[in-house]
Amino acid sequence: MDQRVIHDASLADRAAGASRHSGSDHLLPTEPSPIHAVPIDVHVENVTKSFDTTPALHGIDLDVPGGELVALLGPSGSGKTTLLRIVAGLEFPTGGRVMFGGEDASHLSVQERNIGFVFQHYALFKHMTVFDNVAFGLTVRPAATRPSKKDIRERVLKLIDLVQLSGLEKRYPTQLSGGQRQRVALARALAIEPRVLLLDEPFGALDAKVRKDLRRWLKEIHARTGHTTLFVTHDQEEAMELADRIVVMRAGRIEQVGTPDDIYDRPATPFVFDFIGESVHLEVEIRGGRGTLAGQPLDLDLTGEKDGRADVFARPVDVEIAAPGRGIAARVIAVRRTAGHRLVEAEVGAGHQRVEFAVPASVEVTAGADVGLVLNAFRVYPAAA
Ligand SMILES: Nc1ncnc2c1ncn2[C@@H]1O[C@H](COP(=O)(O)OP(=O)(O)OP(=O)(O)O)[C@@H](O)[C@H]1O
Repeated sequence: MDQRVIHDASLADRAAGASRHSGSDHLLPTEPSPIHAVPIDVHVENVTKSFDTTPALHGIDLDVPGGELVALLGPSGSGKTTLLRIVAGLEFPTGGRVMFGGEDASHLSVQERNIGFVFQHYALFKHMTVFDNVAFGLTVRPAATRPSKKDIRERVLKLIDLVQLSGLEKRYPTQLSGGQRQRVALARALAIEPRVLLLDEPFGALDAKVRKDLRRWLKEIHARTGHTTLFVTHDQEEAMELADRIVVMRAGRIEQVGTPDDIYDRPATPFVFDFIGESVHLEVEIRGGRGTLAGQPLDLDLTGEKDGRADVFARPVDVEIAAPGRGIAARVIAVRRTAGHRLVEAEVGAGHQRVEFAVPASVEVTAGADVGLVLNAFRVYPAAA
């Protein structure tokens, strides 16, 4: 199956059904559909996937309430794309099921699921104008469910306006910038009135500035259209800025699901702490609420923490440099200036561990100095046995 084909089978039935049952402003299939979606819940239940003997997903459970924008975030190979493709119907799970709005969709084809896709390298049809690219999914419908030419035109122009490309309808993809092409790709995905929108690193190939603009723009579009949206990224900033909720994946498993605040402020595991932002990490030994680091006593209140080996994590912003004798004894190894900060590299535990963190440029610190590191906020994770 060519992933670039837009799938819209059975949409008309649903659109007509929604119109009959709800009496809402959902229009009949021969009329242009509204830009705003009827959001549906997506429920992934105990999904496993193996490629030959290689496991890629291990028992994934995930609920995406209708209308939410959810980011699948994780390092390369963690299973994000595989999970997205299983939701799409481009890949079938080895075990478990995918539910769309209470209906078991596991055995539905891509067409029957009615998904809107945007991929990183979404090849628009090069020989078609922007207008024809966006219209494509509607024009290839069977005659019985195809809107009239006038209605298609109206909807396509509305979508082109939504993605802020009005005036460029007659251009060909080669006459557009990368960011504009991805906006056409999104309009094209939305044209078929998809039940769910799936985006796989849609801005991955674009430069940093364009990415940033498109993020903000996508968030606005989502607020206006309200599609249940799953978004794959390995960029934590992108996930934080865009998503209602973030699913952090690692090696085919979900480490944590939560709002950007949950994920950043209350990371459930050391992996999430480390992956989601800068971190200072100390390996410590705890006995009776007191810690040691490489055998040296640690000036850190660990009251109530379990005895044994543990990982202490802090955000660099919560690390303060103090005079020696306060906090954790450290020796500064190197100091590098960045635009707004100084990056400090220091050794702790008599040279056994290294940490790196940024302090405001106004803090005066030099290589070779003995200092104390005060952790104003930190989290403790018992080390895995
Ligand atoms: N068609 C395939 N055949 C064999 N193995 C596959 C296939 N697709 C994915 N895998 C394997 O499944 C695992 C998960 O891959 P997946 O592409 O889902 O990860 P990802 O998190 O999306 O990574 P990336 O960010 O690099 O795209 C990897 O180990 C990968 O090698």
